[in-house]
Amino acid sequence: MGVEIRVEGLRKSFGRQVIWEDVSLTIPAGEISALLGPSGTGKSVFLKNLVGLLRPDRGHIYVGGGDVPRLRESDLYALRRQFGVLFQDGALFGSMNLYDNIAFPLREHTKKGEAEIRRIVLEKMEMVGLSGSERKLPGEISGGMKKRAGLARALVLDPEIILADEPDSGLDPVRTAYLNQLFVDLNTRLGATFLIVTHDIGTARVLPDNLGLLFRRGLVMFGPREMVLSSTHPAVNQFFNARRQGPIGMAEEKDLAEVAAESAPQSMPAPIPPQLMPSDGGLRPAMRRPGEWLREHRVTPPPGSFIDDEGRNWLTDWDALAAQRQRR
Ligand SMILES: Nc1ncnc2c1ncn2[C@@H]1O[C@H](COP(=O)(O)OP(=O)(O)OP(=O)(O)O)[C@@H](O)[C@H]1O
Repeated sequence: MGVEIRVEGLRKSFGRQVIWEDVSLTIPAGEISALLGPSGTGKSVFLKNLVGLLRPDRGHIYVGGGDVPRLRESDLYALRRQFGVLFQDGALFGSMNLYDNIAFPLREHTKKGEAEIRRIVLEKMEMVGLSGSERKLPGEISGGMKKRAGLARALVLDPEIILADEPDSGLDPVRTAYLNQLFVDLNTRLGATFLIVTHDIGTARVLPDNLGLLFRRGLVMFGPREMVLSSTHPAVNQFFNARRQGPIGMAEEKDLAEVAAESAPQSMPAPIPPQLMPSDGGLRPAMRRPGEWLREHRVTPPPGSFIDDEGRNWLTDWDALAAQRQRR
């Protein structure tokens, strides 16, 4: 039911370019986490370190007992089978139809027969809503379908951990909403650990259990969604509320004089929206009670938080809402 990833003191550079100095965080098992940050802060590099495609200068990445940077090539191969990775463009082979693309990891990494492969491929295609598109070539389908095909391929080896690098890039808002719902439903069904890199603030605000921000060669914050979205930390507040005022500038970092000269005072965090729920009407095992982190830490939510589209307040109406969903 999902595997925890524990990162300690990670540093990565390319020549004289330091990407980050000292990244430490624990990505909880079975939960959905999202990692954000301005362009070039090393989000993709971070994912590649997790699966051992890049090696850090120093630090540890503990996954299921092993320390990824210190694994031998053969152990790394076994470790990678625990991961399902969705690359930015879906990384599909253009000359293969969707069926063969999705079957590829099974043919490469297992000794399963074609009947078994067929069962798995059709099951995963059904999960991501691609039934009937088996014979289509990647060039014949939309961007959203490519992402879903890439996701189906990432799922065929039943991974404990799913990494997705900007799965929503280039998608329209409606397709992004469908993809986010798919992540919620897959997490409910599979219980795998999800780490999603995204630039989409809308996604970051409603999808994950945990949020992180990379900036200034480090991890500024990582923790429960409620902690990050209620934070008044200047960079966190600026980024997750998509504001111009704050330390993040066009070329990554503003200088101090520029920040001091800003006329607008720092604003309050925006209301925290309710989290996405599974579409089958049930509850997600990893989901925490709304407002739990805020209450535990005596933080007052920004006004208007946790009100859903139907006008219900999840802080006051949660027991009734949860009971209703549990009865289904
Ligand atoms: N293999 C590599 N060799 C040298 N430099 C690299 C390599 N991979 C990444 N970089 C550099 O590391 C920095 C971070 O890159 P990365 O792609 O991780 O950023 P990112 O945060 O994912 O950006 P974006 O949001 O724009 O996708 C960039 O400056 C990039 O040029």
